Amino acid sequence: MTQDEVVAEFRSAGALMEGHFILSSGLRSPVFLQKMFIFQDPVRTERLCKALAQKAEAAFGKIDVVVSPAIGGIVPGYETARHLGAKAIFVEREDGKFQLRRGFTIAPDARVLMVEDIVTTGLSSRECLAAIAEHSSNVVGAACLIDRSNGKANLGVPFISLAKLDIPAYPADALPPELAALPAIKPGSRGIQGAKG
Ligand SMILES: O=P(O)(O)OC[C@H]1O[C@H](OP(=O)(O)OP(=O)(O)O)[C@H](O)[C@@H]1O
Ligand SMILES: O=C(O)c1cc(=O)[nH]c(=O)[nH]1
Ligand SMILES: [Mg+2]
Repeated sequence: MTQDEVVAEFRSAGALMEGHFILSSGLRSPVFLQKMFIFQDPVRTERLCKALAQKAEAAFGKIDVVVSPAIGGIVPGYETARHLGAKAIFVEREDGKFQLRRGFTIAPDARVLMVEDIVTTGLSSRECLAAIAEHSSNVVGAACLIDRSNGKANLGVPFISLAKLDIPAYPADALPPELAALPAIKPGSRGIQGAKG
């Protein structure tokens, strides 16, 4: 799947949104990739995650376990794992910190891939990797659908994506006037009640 095909998939799903968005990192952006408009459609999700699985297998070899950060990572983590023939588990926030809960375990020899939906600063991915490190020292790499840092985010492990985009994001106190003029909305789950962080 080419980068243009990945972007076209987001566009045709209505997932390429314009406005004033508060991102997970606290940065503000005029563009938001509403991945849930992809994940509500199993056919679109399969197309993208099958391509991600193929790219991940080519880069990292056999994968035994996919670990994803909730909430956004759960669906692509599961679907990518399905195409890799791997198990799919996730970390979720407890008192603001990602943890493996629900009795999930990682076998010591399991080859682990971290799968994220969208990467902006890489903060959520690094937090997920830190949670995994408490259970496994065998992370072979990380993968996401769209890296909107255009390759700038450093996850500390080999990292692949289906598409790299350069989408602007600004600190809240340095907004361009046209962005400041729009009401801001925060679509993600970080910091909402029950998922503090
Ligand atoms: O690279 P970053 O700067 O961390 O931004 C990307 C993260 O932001 C979103 O998650 P969010 O915390 O908004 O919650 P969600 O997964 O519930 O959508 C997205 O799912 C990534 O996890
Ligand atoms: O940085 C984020 O929080 C973020 C950006 C984006 O485009 N989509 C998303 O789900 N989260
Ligand atoms: Mg997320």
